[in-house]
Amino acid sequence: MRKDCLSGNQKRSALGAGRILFASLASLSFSSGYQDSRLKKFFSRNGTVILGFIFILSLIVLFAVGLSQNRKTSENFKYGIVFDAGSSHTTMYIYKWSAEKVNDTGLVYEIEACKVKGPGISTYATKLQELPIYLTQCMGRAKELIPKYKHQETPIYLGATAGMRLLSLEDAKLANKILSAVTSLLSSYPFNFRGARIISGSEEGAYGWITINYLLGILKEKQYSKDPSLEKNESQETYGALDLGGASTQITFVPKTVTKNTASKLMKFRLYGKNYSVFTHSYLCYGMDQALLRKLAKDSKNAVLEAYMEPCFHPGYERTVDLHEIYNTTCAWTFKVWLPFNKIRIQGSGNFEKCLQSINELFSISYCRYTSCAFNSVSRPSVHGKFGAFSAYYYVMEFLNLTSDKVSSRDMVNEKMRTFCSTPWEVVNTTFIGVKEKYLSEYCFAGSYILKLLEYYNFTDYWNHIEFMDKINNNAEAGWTLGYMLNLTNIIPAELPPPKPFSRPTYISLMVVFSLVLAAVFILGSVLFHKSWYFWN
Ligand SMILES: O=c1[nH]cnc2c1ncn2[C@@H]1O[C@H](COP(=O)(O)OP(=O)(O)O)[C@@H](O)[C@H]1O
Ligand SMILES: [Ca+2]
Repeated sequence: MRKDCLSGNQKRSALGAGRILFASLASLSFSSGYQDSRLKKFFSRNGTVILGFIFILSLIVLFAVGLSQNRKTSENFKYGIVFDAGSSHTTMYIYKWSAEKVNDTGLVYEIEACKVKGPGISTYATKLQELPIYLTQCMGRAKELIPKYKHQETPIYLGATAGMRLLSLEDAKLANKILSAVTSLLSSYPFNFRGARIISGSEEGAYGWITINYLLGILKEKQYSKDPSLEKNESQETYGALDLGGASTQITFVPKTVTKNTASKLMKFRLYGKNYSVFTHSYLCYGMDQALLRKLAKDSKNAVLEAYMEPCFHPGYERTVDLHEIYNTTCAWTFKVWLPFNKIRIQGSGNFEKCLQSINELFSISYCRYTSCAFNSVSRPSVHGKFGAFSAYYYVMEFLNLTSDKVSSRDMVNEKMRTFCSTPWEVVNTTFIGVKEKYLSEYCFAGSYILKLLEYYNFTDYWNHIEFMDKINNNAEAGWTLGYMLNLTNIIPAELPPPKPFSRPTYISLMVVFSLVLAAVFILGSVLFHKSWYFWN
């Protein structure tokens, strides 16, 4: 702990040293006496003054070092707010970083993740008047957590993802109306509102990639990291990033080789003085919720007497849905058929193998005009190295106990999924009390869907390559928002940091060195003085 002034011990030792020195000087001056020769006179008159001067100078230096060491080092923090307006829900993240910047990129970490109550922002098109209530609780939290004198300089960004991308495709005017309403609302707060926009799928992928590599300590050796074992090793490869949302999914990584087909899909970043070329692709309609809607739309044509058996739901589970609800999304319109009823009753059969087969039909692999495609004729370099998978990848695989550290073979994964999917709904529902019914009833589908998605990406043994991540190093959640913030900190003005005071070891070493110099000067001076005294006498 640093203090505001020299400690008692430091003061006592400085005073003690001073007394001894003055006593020695006095005795020197006394022993020199009043001699006749000029040099003798010079030394007898000035020797004390010279040594006294050196002594006082050294004391000043010591005190100056002490003061610089003990100066108050309250850091100047900055804050930033990013709203992640996802298709299923909105979360407000508050980030905090020291004004000190390294190579143009600030050191940012998360201090709050406020979940906005209610569905995704795209559902507010017909109820814009409800938006103030929607955002008020989290904005109140921001006002509470960020010191008042920092409000005006704190930027707020809102990034909307696939839900708004879909709405914008369906009705761009409506999407703009929502963004305008959000803009005027957020501008009315005392923060520095910097824009509400729909971010592209590529941005979503690339910023997610930045986030995880930043948090893992791969982008910058000296960046904030509590775990010294994570300190950067020059040759450490970056992690690829896999994000799974409700309406879209992204894959992002640094490719080993770049072909002319994939070159256009590269995003370039300069971070901590280094350039990165990152391949990224976002699959709209391949998020979990839209994939399920597409699957239900595809299979509802098999309905007999307004009902059909769904292998991806547990036996005994039943759900009645409006056909309008399934068919009325841009993602599912290709499966639209005419049916003589408005509602459909979906009954679970809990058959994992059939569920996988049915999910297969959501991926189109029949046509690829490039040398390599994952699915839907998207040219893509081959995956390699480690990947971090987050958002719904994490929620689902963690729930199913299928994260990389819990499985080691395909058979193990299949066995776990087969058992889980075939468990009667009544048992599932009474075993996992407190889990939201929507999530619980869909984990069989979600797990099967993730396994298929990873297979189409060519992760045949995902447990050897993919780490499922939530909060990394207890520092911040994996997701696109921190990367967005990191990138935007380049335009947030930051003062130059005050010069760093000495570290404690440096301070102690300096004290020792100066004391030694002082003692040496003193001894040397007295030796010289005595020599000259004897010489002249
Ligand atoms: O606790 C959970 N368990 C399972 N799924 C979850 C949980 N929390 C969120 N999800 C799912 O994660 C996904 C998050 O998607 P998001 O709203 O970010 O959409 P987007 O990124 O496609 O715009 C949604 O499908 C949501 O249902
Ligand atoms: Ca998301």
